[in-house]
Order: sequence, then structure tokens, then C-alpha cells
Amino acid sequence: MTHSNVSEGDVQDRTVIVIDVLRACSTIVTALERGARAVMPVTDMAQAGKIASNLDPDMYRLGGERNGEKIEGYHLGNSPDEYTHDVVQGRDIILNTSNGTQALEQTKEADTLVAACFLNAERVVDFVRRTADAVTIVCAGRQNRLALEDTLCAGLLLDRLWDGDEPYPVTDSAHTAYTLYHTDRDDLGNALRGANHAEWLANQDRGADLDYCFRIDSVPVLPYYTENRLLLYEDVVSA
Ligand SMILES: O=C(O)[C@H](CS(=O)(=O)O)OP(=O)(O)O
Ligand SMILES: [Mg+2]
Repeated sequence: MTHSNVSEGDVQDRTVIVIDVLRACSTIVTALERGARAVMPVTDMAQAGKIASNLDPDMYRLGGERNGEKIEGYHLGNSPDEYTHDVVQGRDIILNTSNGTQALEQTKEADTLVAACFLNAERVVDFVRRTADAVTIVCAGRQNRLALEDTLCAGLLLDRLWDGDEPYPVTDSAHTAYTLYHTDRDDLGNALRGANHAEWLANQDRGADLDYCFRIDSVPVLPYYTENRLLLYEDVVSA
């Protein structure tokens, strides 16, 4: 398990779970659940513009943020709330965010790559249990620093994957996430609301995003990365 500074060994021949609770992975899960055809994660304006220039303008929407605010000229910001059925249905979403889409870019050479958050926690755990041997969890974090909400989500996934019994040896990062989750699990909502990013979003009047993004297991979809885009896993296997 790691946050930022992903190395080749972290991804090669491994199943990688990228976690970004606030808010990119929660937005990706939501957009796909509400009917987006695909989410294309990008890292900068130039890459987003290049992809957009090759698409029919009615068939895509540009989404993303810098410093939490919608990027000028984009259709959507990074609040899951904006990704309504009417807006995303049948369209490609080009998503450009500060941390989550950067983590997806860093891990795109993984054997298997999925996006996770609290909304789809059990769906990810179930997929990993059934399909994966070697797993790396990458917490997107914030500005290359640890983000409490991502670490607690990693701890929840590990608790479920290990069935409440921590194996030995594990990495220091995994041990920390698992232990922290056990410390906070009885009042997880409170711990999450005390996270720096959560406090910051609350101060920006984004409290509704917190209510939504902290709902565990409420959107059971699996965003699966293939050919530079995230698709619903069932659409990949049935193709
Ligand atoms: O939109 C978000 O919540 C963050 C932006 S920032 O780190 O608060 O500037 O982006 P994300 O890539 O979803 O972590
Ligand atoms: Mg984040």
C-alpha cells in the first residue's frame, strides 16, 4: 500500500486499487452508475483538450477542478452531485483533477486497475477476493500528502479483505491504515469529518459532498481501467 510516489514494482503484474474518496473516485463511481459511457482520467488541460478535440461535442463533457473549483470553460466541476443522469447519460466524461486522476495516471501500467471509495467498497473487495493475488492499494492523498479519508477507506478494505485478522508480514502503510481504521471504526463519520480535506470542503459549502461520499457501500459499481478509460466492469467482460 502507498500514497503518492508510485514505483514500477507497485503496479507491474499487480491488481491496483486507487482510492480517492474526496472526490475523484466518488465522482467516477457516480458518473458510471448514472449512465456515463466512460470516464477518461487526465492530468492536465492539454491532454483534456486533445481528447475533446477528437470527439463529437455532444458526446462528451469536460469535468474537473483546480483548488476544488470547476476549471474555467469546463462543463462540470468535481462534485458527484453535478454528474446527474441527464448530464452524463451516454457521454464520455473527460475528468481532470488535482489528485485522483494523477494517481490513476501513475498506475495505468498495472495488470488490473480499479477505482475505489467508500461508495463502492464492498464491490471492490468482492472483485479482489475473486480475482486477485498480488494487490497494491494506492491512496491518492492530497498534494502528495497523506489524506485521512483515503487512509481510512484503505483500512476498511483491508479489514474486509483480511476478514478482521491482520496477516504478517504487511507493509507499514497497510498496518497503519488497518490499525487506524480499527481505532476510528466505531465513530467513522466523526473521524472522516475531521479530515483536513473534509473540513476544507465544508468551509467551501460542500457539506453535501461529504454526506454523499461517506456513504459506505451505497453505489456498488466497479470502475475498471482499460485503454485509457474507466468503464463499468460488466461492460468490459461482456464486450
Ligand atoms: O476536488 C477535490 O476534492 C480535490 C481537489 S483539492 O485537492 O482539494 O485541491 O481533488 P481530488 O483529485 O478529487 O482529490
Ligand atoms: Mg482527494
